[in-house]
Amino acid sequence: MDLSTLNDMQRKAVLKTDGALLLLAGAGSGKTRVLTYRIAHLINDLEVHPSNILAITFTNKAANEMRERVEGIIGSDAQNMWISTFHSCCVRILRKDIDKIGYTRSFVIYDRSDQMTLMKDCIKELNINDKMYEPKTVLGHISDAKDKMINSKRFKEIHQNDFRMSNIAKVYSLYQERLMRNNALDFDDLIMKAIEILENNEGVLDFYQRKFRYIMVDEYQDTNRAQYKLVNMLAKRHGNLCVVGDDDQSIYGWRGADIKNILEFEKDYEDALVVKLEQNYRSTQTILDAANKVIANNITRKDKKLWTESDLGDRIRTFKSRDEREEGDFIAHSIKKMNNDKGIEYRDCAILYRTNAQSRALEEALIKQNIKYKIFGGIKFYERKEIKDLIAYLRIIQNPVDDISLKRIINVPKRGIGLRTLEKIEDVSLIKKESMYLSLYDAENIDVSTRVKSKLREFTTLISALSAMKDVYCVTKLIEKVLENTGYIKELEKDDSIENQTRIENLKEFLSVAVEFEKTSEEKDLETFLATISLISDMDSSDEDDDYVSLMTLHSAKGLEFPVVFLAGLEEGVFPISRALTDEIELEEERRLCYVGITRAMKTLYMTYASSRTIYGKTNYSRISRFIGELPKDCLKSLNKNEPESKILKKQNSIVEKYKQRHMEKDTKDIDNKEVVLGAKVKHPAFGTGTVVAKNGSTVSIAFDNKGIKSINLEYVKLNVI
Ligand SMILES: Nc1ncnc2c1ncn2[C@@H]1O[C@H](COP(=O)(O)OP(=O)(O)OP(=O)(O)O)[C@@H](O)[C@H]1O
Ligand SMILES: [Mg+2]
Repeated sequence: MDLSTLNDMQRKAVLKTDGALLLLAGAGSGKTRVLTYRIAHLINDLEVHPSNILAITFTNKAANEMRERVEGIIGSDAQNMWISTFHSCCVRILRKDIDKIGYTRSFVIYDRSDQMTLMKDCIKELNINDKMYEPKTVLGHISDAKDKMINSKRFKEIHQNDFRMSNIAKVYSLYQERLMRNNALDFDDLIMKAIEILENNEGVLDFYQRKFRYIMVDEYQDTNRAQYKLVNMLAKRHGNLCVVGDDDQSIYGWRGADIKNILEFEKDYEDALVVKLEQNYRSTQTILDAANKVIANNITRKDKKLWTESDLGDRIRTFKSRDEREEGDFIAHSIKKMNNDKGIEYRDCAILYRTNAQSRALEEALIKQNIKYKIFGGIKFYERKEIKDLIAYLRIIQNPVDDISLKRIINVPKRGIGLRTLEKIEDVSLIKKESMYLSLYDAENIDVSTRVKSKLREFTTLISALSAMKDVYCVTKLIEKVLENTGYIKELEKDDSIENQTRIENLKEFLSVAVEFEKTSEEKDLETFLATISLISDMDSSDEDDDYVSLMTLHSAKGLEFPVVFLAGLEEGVFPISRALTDEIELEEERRLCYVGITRAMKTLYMTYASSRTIYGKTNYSRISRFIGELPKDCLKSLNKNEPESKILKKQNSIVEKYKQRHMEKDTKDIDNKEVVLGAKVKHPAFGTGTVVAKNGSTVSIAFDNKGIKSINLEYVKLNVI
């Protein structure tokens, strides 16, 4: 095994395979690389069987990357190895032995919305006031308890003198009972139940303790008590445990991650070797300086040195936009330009943001520029169920013969038209060779009960009423009517789970799409709207090509690296998130998150912020994030006119930017002009819309719809391609 591509300290950590090892080091110093080489060294040089190794990472993406990296070194032998997240590791343990704690192996895992539903039932059943005991809050307490491995019995004992908490204890206990009756586990149970099995079944524990001769945990700073305990138990027999982490990147405090785990490790494993790495191999000097400077503002941290041999590199570009749409356009244009001019591939670029809600404006901008992208840890906007449902309604209204859309929504929300009925309608439509919707008008001929017949009639009345509205109302208004009259929103409001709240927010976001369409499109009818949308959503579900821009939240970006990184939404109240503005501890966690974000970048880093941001139809004006203010001034380059770095912060209070910076406009023009090709439909600021009929260098001839043919020089006029 060639270890010559490691530095001395890294090699030391790779070779120290027996006993305990704590590798503590800053971002990009090669911690994960050490783990990967360690695994390869164990298998290749020490002939350890891959099945004797357990490696734990924080996200599935990180697990896949590690597996790929190991495969790159040792080939397909890596397949037998458990490289997984805590959760998937526990699921494997549970699938094998969960019958030992009263479940069966076919157990299901409840997601957040299932949990909420169950929790509401429990609260109702116990007849306690759900205003005082909000399902979400109660679930939060239970989840905390589970992270600390406190079961419902213990929970009750601990809180016996506290009226409110002992009520929560009752809910906790009923909730667990119900989960068990449904043969279901929630996410936090996965770890807790795995521990329970191991604790109470010596045979099982013995099996895994023997099996896992070598255990490694990446991103150790983000483990909680339960996870620490699990690792500890499994490693007990052989004691070959290697954990790696960086206290500056601890970003899951809100999920019970406990920095004490690092301190305790040195106590639990007295002879642990502690290795520190100080050379960063990932980023340019400028990016590293910026990261170091930002994190130095945190008071509660161990000071660390991190240096690099890399060049200074480019300065960090900041860009202030008017709103989130301009921010998206700027990012998309910049990516396109780098792609055109410098051959930087889409896969080299990542856009990171604080909350999932920020992604839509970014997605739209990328779609407009025809840039492929992939969202990690979230579903693309147009692939979301609620958005697809709504579009299906609009399609049926526009085009009643669309059987596919009809099938999608005829019973959404539930209106008592089941699958059997649907089959019967389909039969009739096949015989009569007409669309299913038309067949519905013949409800008498469909072999269903009178009750169902009247349901079918209600449905056709609903759709035909909405169809009539489409000629009267604008698209936005029509969508509002659809959401209201179909009872779609009402149905979601019935159960106010987090999922449903998100769904409602997404539907409101869709209204913003319609508003935008009406603002920009010449034809404003439903048909054109649907055509526009289907182009977007079609592109959205693009093929399996792997050259795409990565979009994800900062939390999901941990451990990853990209040559070009955009950190978007650097605004007070967005990042740092609003609740951190008044809470020092939260603020420090946000700052660590910023450190994580900055250190994802290898060569080029952009930080963007918007003067105003509309999310869920609400517009907020915000100031530039303090994190930009904390960066060294000589590392920054503002891409806004009249905004040298030193002035950026002074202008924190200026809310609406007067006009777009000129060279940004030039960028836009360069790109747009490339699209002003023969046959393109364009819009001229004075002459309106027209079609390009000839092009000679930067001069084009355009046949305007109302002004005849004119010659336009693209260097002086900005045309919008439509
Ligand atoms: N000795 C080395 N020689 C050359 N490249 C290295 C060396 N060590 C690490 N690298 C490279 O530096 C980059 C960062 O390494 P790695 O991802 O392992 O860092 P990390 O400490 O795990 O970072 P993070 O804290 O962000 O998870 C990778 O591209 C890796 O291949
Ligand atoms: Mg790493």
